[in-house]
Amino acid sequence: MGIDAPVITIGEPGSFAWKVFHERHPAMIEQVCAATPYGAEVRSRLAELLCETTTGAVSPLDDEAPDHDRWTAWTSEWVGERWAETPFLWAESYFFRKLLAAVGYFEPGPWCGVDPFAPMKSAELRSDATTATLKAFDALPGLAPDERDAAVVRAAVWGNQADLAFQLSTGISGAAGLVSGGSQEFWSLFDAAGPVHLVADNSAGELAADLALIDHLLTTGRADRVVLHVKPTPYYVSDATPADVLGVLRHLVELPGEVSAIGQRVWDGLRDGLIEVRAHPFFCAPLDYRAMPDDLREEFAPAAVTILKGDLNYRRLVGDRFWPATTPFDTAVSYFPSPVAALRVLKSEVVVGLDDATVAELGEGNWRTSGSHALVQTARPA
Ligand SMILES: O=P(O)(O)OC[C@@]1(O)O[C@H](CO)[C@@H](O)[C@@H]1O
Repeated sequence: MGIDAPVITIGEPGSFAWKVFHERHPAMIEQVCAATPYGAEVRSRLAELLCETTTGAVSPLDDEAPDHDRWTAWTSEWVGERWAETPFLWAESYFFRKLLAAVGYFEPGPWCGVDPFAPMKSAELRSDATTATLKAFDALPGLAPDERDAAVVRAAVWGNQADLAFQLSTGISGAAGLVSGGSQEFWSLFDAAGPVHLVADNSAGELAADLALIDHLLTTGRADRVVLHVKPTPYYVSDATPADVLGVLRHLVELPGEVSAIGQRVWDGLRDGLIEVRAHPFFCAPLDYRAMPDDLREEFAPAAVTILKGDLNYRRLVGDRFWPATTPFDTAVSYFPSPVAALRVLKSEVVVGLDDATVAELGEGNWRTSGSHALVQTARPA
């Protein structure tokens, strides 16, 4: 595939990406300041960050965090340029890295290592909606094997609707349906047991559904080992970190019913080395997966399947560009070193792999960004 579709940038007033910076980020910063009693200095750094990213030029990092040099390499190309000219994927990721520095996450002091999004993730985990979703897992043991296969995939796909950054400006629309693929396509990718990698997205209900999928992969023998990849530091509000994996697991095992059994099996899987949690720095990189470093490529290469969850992973997988929606998915991901499955609710303008009839039926509405549609897409290495 020639990489010639236009890159999505944040400068076009009224565009989805522009609104993320001009509407979603101000609301998020207000929420962050309401959730933790940050003092005047932090609040003023956050205000400066908003001002810079909506009206100014890209400034370099001025912290001494352990990831400083890595980020300097990832950002040198854009420092000094106007934010409005920068690619959406790059800009949004750098915004979150700068937000962490602004709240004192990396410096000695009271806020060192304090996740500014933890209160939101915790509220989401304990919300009525998540509680109801987790209760629904009680039906799993009574289902026939194929229904159970379909149910865990459905939960993992639609769990991605619960994305806190997204809810800030959009709210959740109903689940209108899949625009591509489904449970059968997903399971057809698993022909022989082997290591399965799951690249997680959001914490709370989505991560609980992902843990249920991991449990199902192991208990049905589709996977002989699972590697769960999460973000090394807080990111995009609700993205899961290692601390969130532990928090969600502890929550699950304390609940009644099937989720407790799932939580306990995952707990045991972690203790016995059947499940491993990793947090490679590249999962917070402002780059797409074509640029993945060799060590990560070597980790994915022997995977029976790599499952990528969510909208951001999808943008990074296919490239954050205005692709024609009918661009074949397997062409877009032909560089990926293992069989790959994307499970994602559509929450940004990027989409590939649709057929002409679906594109015609969906028409011109806001189906790409409203969170009402989802997809399951799979491909094997070329
Ligand atoms: O990866 P996720 O959690 O599914 O979605 C991340 C997201 O909310 O962030 C971006 C805008 O903030 C959008 O691309 C997308 O909707």
